[in-house]
Amino acid sequence: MDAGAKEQRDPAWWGRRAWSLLSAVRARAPLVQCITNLVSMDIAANALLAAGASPAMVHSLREVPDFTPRCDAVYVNVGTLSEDWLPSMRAAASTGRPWVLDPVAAAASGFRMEACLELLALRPAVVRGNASEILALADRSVPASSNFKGADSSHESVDALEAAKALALSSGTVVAVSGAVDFITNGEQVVGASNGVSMMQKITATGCAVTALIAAFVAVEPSDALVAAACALAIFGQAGEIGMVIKGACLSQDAPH
Ligand SMILES: Nc1ncnc2c1ncn2[C@@H]1O[C@H](COP(=O)(O)OP(=O)(O)O)[C@@H](O)[C@H]1O
Ligand SMILES: Cc1ncsc1CCOP(=O)(O)O
Ligand SMILES: [Mg+2]
Repeated sequence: MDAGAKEQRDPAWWGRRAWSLLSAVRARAPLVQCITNLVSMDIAANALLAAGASPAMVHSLREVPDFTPRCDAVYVNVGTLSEDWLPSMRAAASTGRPWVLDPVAAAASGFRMEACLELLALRPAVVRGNASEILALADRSVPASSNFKGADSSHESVDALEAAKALALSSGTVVAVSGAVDFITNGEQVVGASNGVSMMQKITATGCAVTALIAAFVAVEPSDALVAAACALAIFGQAGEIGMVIKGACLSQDAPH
C-alpha cells in the first residue's frame, strides 16, 4: 500500500484490531475505576477481570483525588444514581483520565437526564447506551411515552442511528448504540458490529458490562475511541455467541436419548 493510501478497514482489518486490543488489555491489565450501579457492580468487575483488566469499584468523593489520577480509565454508570454519588462521578470525570459513560435509563427522570447531560458536557471518550437511552439523550428530554421500559430498550438500535450521529457531533464524543447491530459513530464515520445473541438483552447488566469493557479498551487505545469501542463491542458479542454455543452443547448432552 502507498504510504499515503487510505487504510482499508475490511473485516480482516477489524478482526486484527480487535484481537490486538484484547491482547493489549491482557498484557497491560489497565486499572479501570468503576462508579457503577448496584446491580452491575460485580458483573462489570468480572467482565473486566475476564478480559484481563483490573477493576476497582471506588465511589467516595474523598478518594477521587488520590485514586483516579492513577487509573488508566474511568467508567461512570448512572443506573442507580443518587445525589450522593453524582459529585464523585463529576469529579472522576474531570481528572483528565479517559472515561466512558453509560446513561442507563437516561429518561427515567429529570434528575437523571440533567445528570447525564452534565456528565456528557465533561467529554467522555465514549457514551454507550441502548437505543432508547441514546434517543432520549439526543433529544435532551424525558418523553412521556407509554412504552418506556426503564433500563431496557423499547427501540431497535437502527432507530437511534441518526440520533447517535447527531449526539456525537453535538457532544464531540463517540456514541455507541447497542442492540442486534451495535452502531458506533463519531458523527461522520459509522461502524456496525453484528456479533452477539438476543438472549444478551435478557441478562441484567450485559449493557453495563460491555460499557466497562469499552473503558478497558479505551485505556489501551485512548487516541482512537471509535476503534476501541467497536472492538470491545465486537469481542463482547463474540463472547455471548460462544456462551450460547456452550449452553446449546450442554443442553444437547443433557437431553434424554
Ligand atoms: N438482539 C440482539 N442480538 C445480538 N446481540 C444483542 C441483541 N440485543 C443486545 N445485544 C447485545 O447485548 C449487549 C447489551 O446490549 P443492550 O441489551 O442493547 O444494552 P442494555 O443492557 O444497556 O439495554 C450488547 O453487547 C449488544 O450487542
Ligand atoms: C435493572 C437495573 N436497574 C437499575 S441499573 C440496572 C441494570 C441495568 O443493566 P443493563 O442496562 O446493562 O441491562
Ligand atoms: Mg440490559
